[in-house]
Amino acid sequence: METIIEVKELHKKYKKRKTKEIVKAVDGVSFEVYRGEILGLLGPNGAGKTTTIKSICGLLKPNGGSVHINGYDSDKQRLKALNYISAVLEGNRNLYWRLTARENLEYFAGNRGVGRKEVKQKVEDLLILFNLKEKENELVSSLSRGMQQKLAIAVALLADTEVILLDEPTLGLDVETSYEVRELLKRIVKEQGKTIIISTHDMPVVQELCERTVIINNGKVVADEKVENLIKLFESRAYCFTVSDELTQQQITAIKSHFPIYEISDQQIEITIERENDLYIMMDILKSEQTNIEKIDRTSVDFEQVFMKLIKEGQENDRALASS
Ligand SMILES: Nc1ncnc2c1ncn2[C@@H]1O[C@H](COP(=O)(O)OP(=O)(O)OP(=O)(O)O)[C@@H](O)[C@H]1O
Repeated sequence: METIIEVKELHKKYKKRKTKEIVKAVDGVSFEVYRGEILGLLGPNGAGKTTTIKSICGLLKPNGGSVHINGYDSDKQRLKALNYISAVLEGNRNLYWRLTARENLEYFAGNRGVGRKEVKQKVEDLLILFNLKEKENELVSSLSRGMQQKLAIAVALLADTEVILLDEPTLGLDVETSYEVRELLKRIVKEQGKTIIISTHDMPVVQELCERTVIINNGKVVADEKVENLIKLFESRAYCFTVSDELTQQQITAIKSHFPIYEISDQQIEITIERENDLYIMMDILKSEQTNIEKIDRTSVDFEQVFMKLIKEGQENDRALASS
């Protein structure tokens, strides 16, 4: 695996305008992106994803750390480094609303140095690839949100950069268009060998599209792993106890204090264990009030649950560190 982007010990602080409070938006984030992969950059609201993405594409200057793109330092060799990247940022579609879809593509192609002769063919290819041919002469302002999003991605492809950064590419899209965008992204990676970084809250997108994910919480990386491995890891740790009696308050308190990750509903208790011994601790808690255990199952998990659990674990670790 060849590294195309290396983010090392990135730090970015903001000063809140009103309160003058310092916010550590990104607090020592490091990860690598490999050539030809789709990497998911995830985290809850305010985790630091947009700040990370903006630092990678040169829109923000970090307070510390570095970003290397294909070996070029994005600060000291800015132009060379940024040559490898195009970005579609959330809420900023980089489009001219009073121009048509085709005019936007032609304008940006010229702007990004595509030769005159090539422009026609390139624009034509993208209109077909993105299923926008029928709408080529419509003003962007009259296109649906999904079509605008597709056009914004098409514009990002014009410069033919190796890396494309997409901030929330499926946000607000209907099911069908979201599916179309996902399929397109897969095709672009497969056929054009692009590297894509997606920042998203859309977990099915991650499960389906991303091979690997970097999860950020409170400005720190809490997981950097293949999606498939994370699901397997949590599946091997997730148990569901079915009991025939209602739990007492003491038992619930004991479960909460022993297991950072738990879910109690009716007569089912789901826990994630760290060590084999945790299973016996759980059985002891149940036996302490003669609760009858009907069965113990391994439970299957989807990526959404994995994500929630990782965030919860990260918060537990932060609390433990703060109180030690
Ligand atoms: N310009 C700014 N001034 C002050 N604080 C900021 C600024 N931009 C971001 N922040 C704060 O930095 C933290 C990280 O923000 P960031 O936008 O990077 O998170 P995010 O993970 O992209 O969140 P979301 O998913 O909600 O877009 C948050 O606490 C946010 O309030």
